[in-house]
Amino acid sequence: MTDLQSILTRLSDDMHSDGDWGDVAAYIPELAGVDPAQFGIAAVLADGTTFTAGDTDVPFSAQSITKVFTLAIALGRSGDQLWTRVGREPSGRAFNSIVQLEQEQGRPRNPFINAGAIAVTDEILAGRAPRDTLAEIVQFIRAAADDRDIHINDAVARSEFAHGHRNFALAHFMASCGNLKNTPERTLGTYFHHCAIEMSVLQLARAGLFLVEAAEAPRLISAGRMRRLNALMMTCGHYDGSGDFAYRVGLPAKSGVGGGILAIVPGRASVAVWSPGLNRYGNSLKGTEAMARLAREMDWSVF
Ligand SMILES: NC(=O)CC[C@H](N)C(=O)O
Repeated sequence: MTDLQSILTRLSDDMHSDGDWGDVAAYIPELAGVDPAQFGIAAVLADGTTFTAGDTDVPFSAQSITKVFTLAIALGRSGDQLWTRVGREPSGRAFNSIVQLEQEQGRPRNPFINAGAIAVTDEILAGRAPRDTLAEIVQFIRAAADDRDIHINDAVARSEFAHGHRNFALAHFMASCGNLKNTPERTLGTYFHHCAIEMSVLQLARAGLFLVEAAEAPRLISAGRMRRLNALMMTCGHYDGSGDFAYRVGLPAKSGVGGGILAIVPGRASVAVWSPGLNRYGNSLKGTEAMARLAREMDWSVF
């Protein structure tokens, strides 16, 4: 496995020497100032052996990657009942698209587009205080990563709350269709806060181990649920770029507009990459490129 270390080091060197970093997500003002010229990657094998390269200790905004953890919690609490509120099909549209939600009467296509993730957050929030719900989400991620030093960046959450007009539009539309149990403010306040959880690539790769089905990996959910979460990551984890990511990388993965990507190599490893500049789908430009090269060089694919 020294191979893996030399591949990661070479990838990081190549990424740092190429000048096209993409654009950071400016629609969340607090993220607009992040320097795009950063790249880090971490791979954790099922037995915990860790390999890293680049900017591996810098905490970044996990954003939509947290939707994997909230979905795991929601399925644990509500089981298949959740699917009455959210679908399981790729959307073929931008992560924050409004038009499809109206066409489909307020039932979001899948749990990883914004509307679907807002419904998932609303589901785990029902009957509880936002503070308790957020504590459970942070606790779940800390347990998965075996690391207590994982926190919410309150300034990022507040910045998104103040400017999240599209997400408010989605939440209000779902409310008008009877698909929201809490007020839009309460659900979105919780959603923006869990999106604002920060992790380094090393912490994120460790947190992803709960999705690697292997005897040595930590067990937080059943094997059946792991497979289903992986299936959804493969089909919906990169929004309207999911097909392209599956074609180029061939691994279940979830992206976030903070520039992170978490990818799972079933039975073998959890890999996290971070570079804040995004491509036209809102997924990390260099992160996607690095994952494609890593998967090719390691011969990692589910196909
Ligand atoms: N793709 C993302 O990471 C989007 C998450 C972000 N909090 C939003 O709702 O817009």
